Amino acid sequence: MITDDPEPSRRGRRDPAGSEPPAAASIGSDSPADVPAEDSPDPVRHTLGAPVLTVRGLTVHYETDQQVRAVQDVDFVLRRGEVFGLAGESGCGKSTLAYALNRLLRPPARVVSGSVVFHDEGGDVDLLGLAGEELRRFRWKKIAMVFQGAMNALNPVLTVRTQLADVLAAHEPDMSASARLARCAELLDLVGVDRTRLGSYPHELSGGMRQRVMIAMALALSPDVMVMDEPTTALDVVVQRDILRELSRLREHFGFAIVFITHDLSLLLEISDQIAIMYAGRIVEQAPAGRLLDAPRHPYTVGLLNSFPSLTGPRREMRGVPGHPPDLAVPIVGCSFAPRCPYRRQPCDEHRPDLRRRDSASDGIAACHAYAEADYGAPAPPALLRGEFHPVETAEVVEA
Ligand SMILES: Nc1ncnc2c1ncn2[C@@H]1O[C@H](COP(=O)(O)OP(=O)(O)OP(=O)(O)O)[C@@H](O)[C@H]1O
Repeated sequence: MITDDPEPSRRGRRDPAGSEPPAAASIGSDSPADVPAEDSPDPVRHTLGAPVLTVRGLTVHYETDQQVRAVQDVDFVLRRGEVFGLAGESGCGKSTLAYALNRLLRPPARVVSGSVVFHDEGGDVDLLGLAGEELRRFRWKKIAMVFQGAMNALNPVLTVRTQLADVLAAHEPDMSASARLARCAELLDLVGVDRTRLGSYPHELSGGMRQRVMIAMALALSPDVMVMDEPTTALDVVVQRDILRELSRLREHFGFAIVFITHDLSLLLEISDQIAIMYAGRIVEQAPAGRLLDAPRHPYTVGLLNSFPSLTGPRREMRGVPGHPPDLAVPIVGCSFAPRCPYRRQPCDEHRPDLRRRDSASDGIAACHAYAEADYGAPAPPALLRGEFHPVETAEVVEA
């Protein structure tokens, strides 16, 4: 649930840089040959379209001898052409959410409640209600997924050509063999792998090439949405950057939207339009990437931002977020982040904070009592508004 704005006095305390709407760039025709070869100077700048996916109240548990509350009451809207970044520490529920979006969860996982609606051209489709052939047709054609470590998911005894052609044969049975072959070559062109590699086996390709082939497979049926779960984590930084640049170019050209999942918030800040921060199964803050960087409002986001160096901003002391995330098999009372939070006060231990609007309607949402004066019983700590995770005045604030 999202509640009202914080009071006007809180608004606009920080530099609004990054809050401008993105500049327009057109999305071209569907011909792969039209994809521009140059790198985009700013991959985030493009026009966002209408909603393509709406997630409401999504709750997923793992029902073992314990009940693991992996995803709790998650809401978000993904727009056509948008990169929606999802960040959070290991175990916070990111992969579970990704699998739920693609209907790939298996027992003991269970979707307890919520909805995932795909806004198709012909009307809305309730993804959680699809089954059998309908689901098979929908998956990969409308929503494709690139998994964590997917580059190791290629079949070692089949050539790249066979694996790409199999995807096309399964979903486009009427396509002729020669058209399929031509499409396989186009797909490799698209992801920047030489088409002579069609005859290669996975072990003959580098890690980066294998991951590009996986992206080519996900692109094969021109999906509207790509869910990418840590797609570049296993690659070295240079290869990672190359692939992200390629992905950004393809996204600009074809207009698909991406849910990009990673623990690497610095990477998300570069490529995302919107960023959601997950903690203990819930989204605790969401904002346009520039605003999240300039004006984080949730102390956990502040802690994550303080965990890596800024290339452009002022020098700051790098410190991680002390402590550990909670055990999701144990019911949480109050704010799940409270035990690690320098701004913790009494209400934090008793009531879970609702997601509230941040500085303005377009600025995003955050779930933190300290940011909501009425809950906190005191004005928001200035250090929190300055984006400090280890504020000198913490002790006074907490005792006030
Ligand atoms: N098969 C399972 N059975 C029971 N609990 C599970 C299972 N899979 C995941 N979990 C638990 O669900 C919670 C969320 O896990 P998930 O893998 O979605 O998190 P994550 O943020 O993607 O982590 P990572 O970045 O390490 O992949 C964790 O507490 C995890 O231990």
